[in-house]
Amino acid sequence: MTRKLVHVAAAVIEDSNGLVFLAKRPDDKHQGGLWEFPGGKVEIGETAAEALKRELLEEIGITVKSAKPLITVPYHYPDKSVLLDVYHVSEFSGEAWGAEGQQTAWVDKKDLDSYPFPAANRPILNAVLLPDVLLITPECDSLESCLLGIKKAVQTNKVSAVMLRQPQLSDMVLSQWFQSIRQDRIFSMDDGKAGKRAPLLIINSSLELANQLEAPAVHLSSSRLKSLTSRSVFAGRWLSASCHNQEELDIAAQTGCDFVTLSPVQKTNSHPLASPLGWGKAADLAGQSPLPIYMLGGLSSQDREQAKKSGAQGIAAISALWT
Ligand SMILES: Nc1nc2c([nH]c(=O)n2[C@@H]2O[C@H](COP(=O)(O)OP(=O)(O)OP(=O)(O)O)[C@@H](O)[C@H]2O)c(=O)[nH]1
Ligand SMILES: [Mg+2]
Repeated sequence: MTRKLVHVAAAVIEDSNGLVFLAKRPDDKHQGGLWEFPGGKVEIGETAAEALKRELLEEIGITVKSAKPLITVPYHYPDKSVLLDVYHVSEFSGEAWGAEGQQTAWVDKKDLDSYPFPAANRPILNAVLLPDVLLITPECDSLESCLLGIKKAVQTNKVSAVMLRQPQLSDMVLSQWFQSIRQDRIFSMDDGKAGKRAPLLIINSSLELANQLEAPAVHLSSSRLKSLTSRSVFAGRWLSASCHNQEELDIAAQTGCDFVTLSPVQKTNSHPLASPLGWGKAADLAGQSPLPIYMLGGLSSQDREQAKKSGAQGIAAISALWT
């Protein structure tokens, strides 16, 4: 089935306290009665950014000062196919309100899950909660050096998601390392500062091991992704996977992954034989996937903006984030 995608511009509007603005869709509209990120259809002759500006003024009375691309989500409802072009808006003037009579709310990010949204919105909610830089640990000689490196990265590089990847270890030793690292103070809940959340600790392992450890997040290699039969065995927790091409991205979306890495974008010392996708191909692939994507391979924090312009959530890196 190839049905024309209805191009929609929508905004995750965030105020200075980190609250996000939602509106309720009128009952008589498509996906009526559910909550939404304000926005609407891109009209002929308009760019998505122009449509966003117009819709936000019409629907909620604010003037957008700057809008940054967050995620694009192609989604097929039984009765309609949409391409949601979602921006992050934190600079605007005016006071947001329901200018079309719709119910509205400013919501804490951690409470977003309790609002019913259209099914297409799942990846947007994930994109809102995930950071834009993901550290993948290099292979470490000892638990001590691994933990020290993680702490340094979190403190100096403002990394707030860490993937523990130690393919040289047995499952038994990996479990011990994971449990020690998880217990460290940097992974315990907030340190008292407003809005500061503990970094997300992701284990790169089998799903079975992640389940045994009750890990909050697991990252699967592409071969593990391909043999995954059901998302529900890891229900309620973060599931991600390594992808290198369209086929793997499709599998990740179909199986219900929350996000993925896409690699290698550039030439990288950790996988010297892999031929890089380059930004153009990586952006093409990102545009067709509904999921938040971390670009990976020869990248550093400086590539964050380029990655976002290419439709990604941000970047993942090993050496560039490890001091
Ligand atoms: N604005 C918005 N639309 C969404 C979201 N999620 C989602 O699936 N959609 C779908 O995207 C389409 C957006 O259309 P819309 O109804 O907002 O369009 P509009 O403002 O131009 O309204 P109109 O049709 O009354 O002119 C709808 O089919 C809606 O169900 C969301 O978070 N925000
Ligand atoms: Mg609308």
